[in-house]
Amino acid sequence: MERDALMSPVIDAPIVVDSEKVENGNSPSEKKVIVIFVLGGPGSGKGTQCAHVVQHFGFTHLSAGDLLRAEINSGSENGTMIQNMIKEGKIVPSEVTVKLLQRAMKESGNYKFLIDGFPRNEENRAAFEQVTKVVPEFVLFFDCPEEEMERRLLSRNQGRVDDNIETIRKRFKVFAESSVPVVEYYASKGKVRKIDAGKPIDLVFEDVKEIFSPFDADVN
Ligand SMILES: Nc1ncnc2c1ncn2[C@@H]1O[C@H](COP(=O)(O)OP(=O)(O)OP(=O)(O)O)[C@@H](O)[C@H]1O
Ligand SMILES: Nc1ccn([C@H]2C[C@H](O)[C@@H](COP(=O)(O)O)O2)c(=O)n1
Repeated sequence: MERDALMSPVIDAPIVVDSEKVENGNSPSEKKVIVIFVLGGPGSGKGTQCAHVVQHFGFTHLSAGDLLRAEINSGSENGTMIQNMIKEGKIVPSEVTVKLLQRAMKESGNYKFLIDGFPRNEENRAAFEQVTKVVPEFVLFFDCPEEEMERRLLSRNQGRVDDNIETIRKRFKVFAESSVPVVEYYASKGKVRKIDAGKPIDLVFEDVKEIFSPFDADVN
């Protein structure tokens, strides 16, 4: 994507949830939009834990990867480009991903979002902020050893085109080179909540639950 494309909003209209403008700031008639970015290496358990958070805390889970796969399956004009990039473990241009996220946020009718697998690089981060004007509450970061992530991905068995050893190695490289700097950016702002994701699912969720406890009374 050309650098200039980031200088103008990817989408002109502000995010609307329940026909109201969505910004981090709120007026008496608006609910403050709460966005939590969920990051971690491929196979670290982001999707698994997000499903639990949805059940317990009333968030809407938006997986950037799932939205991109749905876009491929919808027969969209971008489908082939997205499919090729996913097969290569590359990151799809932010213009596409932010648009899908913004539409899903509008359609959800909710105001609390777990945005999973995003922002994957600096371009994702800057585009989301520029378009939505939403700043995340925090980043939930799943820290998991690479050997464990590789084991999990190779036995995931969901027919994903990128769950093969060749693409997995590329995804690990892209994660280290492009996504870790985003985690570091938010860490420098004191916004990262790091989880030891190498443990069994229920033990990981014990730690996740503690982080979400401030939202306990806020189930919609
Ligand atoms: N704590 C865990 N221990 C063992 N297996 C797990 C754990 N968490 C998730 N898994 C399994 O590992 C696989 C990958 O998990 P999941 O899809 O949640 O990861 P992810 O981080 O969302 O991956 P991706 O970024 O590739 O979408 C799944 O088969 C899931 O059931
Ligand atoms: N922000 C994103 C998120 C995902 N993708 C592409 C590239 C990933 O390898 C693939 C699968 O994502 P996952 O389901 O593992 O989160 O989707 C992207 O380009 N940009």
